[in-house]
Amino acid sequence: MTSPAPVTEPRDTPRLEAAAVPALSIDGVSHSYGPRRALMDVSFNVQPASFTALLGLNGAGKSTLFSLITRLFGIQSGRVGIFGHDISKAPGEALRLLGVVFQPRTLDLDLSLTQNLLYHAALHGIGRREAAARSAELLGRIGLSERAGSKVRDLSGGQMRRLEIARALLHRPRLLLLDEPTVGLDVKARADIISHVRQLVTEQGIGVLWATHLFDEIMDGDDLVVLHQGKVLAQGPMSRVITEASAQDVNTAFMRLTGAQTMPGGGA
Ligand SMILES: Nc1ncnc2c1ncn2[C@@H]1O[C@H](COP(=O)(O)OP(=O)(O)OP(=O)(O)O)[C@@H](O)[C@H]1O
Repeated sequence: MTSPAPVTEPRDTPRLEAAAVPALSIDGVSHSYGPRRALMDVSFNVQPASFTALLGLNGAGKSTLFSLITRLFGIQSGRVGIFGHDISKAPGEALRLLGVVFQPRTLDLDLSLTQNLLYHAALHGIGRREAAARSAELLGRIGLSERAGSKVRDLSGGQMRRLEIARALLHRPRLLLLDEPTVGLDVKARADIISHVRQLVTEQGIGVLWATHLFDEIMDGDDLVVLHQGKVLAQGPMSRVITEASAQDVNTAFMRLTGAQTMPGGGA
């Protein structure tokens, strides 16, 4: 009996090639509001299957950067790419791969959880049957299946955030942006959200950019971008950023890099 021919996996090659393309590339991006310069020559990458924390005080420029990546604002200078697609030249391809959770809540409080998801799916051109299946699956994953028909108004803050994350995943993006998603949540809800998003990275290979001013949301193994007054002061694996700042922890590294005395909102 002849031994079976080795199984070749043609899909391996594109997967490896895809891994070489950053999920997000920010290249020399600057932005001004009239005379006020909000971002100055900002460059960094987010890799697929990585958790990158964008750490900065209020006013650092995090929301401005998110507005540029999501095309709420036009790019004044520099380039933004999502899996190699330039968002100015190929916005359709780029935005198809992007999911976003903005800082302000954007759910319709008077619709049910399912209705919120179906409405969003329709905006992405997902057919009704497929949308219903994906919504049910995502509600299960965030532990809210039993609340599917409830009005969003009756959810807790943490449940609303989980629903917003589910909504951002409906069109199966490969890059997820979250702008300070735990603001205003209690300790348990914060922990749930963080662990859910970290699972998306490890189990589904999603690249995550997580804007925060809270040190305790960053872990060993994360990539870190320190943004201060519109400039990137440091970037790389968290351990390297700490070592290069001659610090013992991320808190001290941040203070040394920025000259800040304290981090508001429980960051320090
Ligand atoms: N619409 C605007 N018009 C003028 N200046 C703005 C506008 N939006 C933001 N800025 C300024 O740009 C800078 C960056 O603000 P941005 O909101 O991006 O920072 P942030 O890091 O997201 O902070 P926060 O978490 O407080 O929103 C700040 O100096 C801010 O005052």
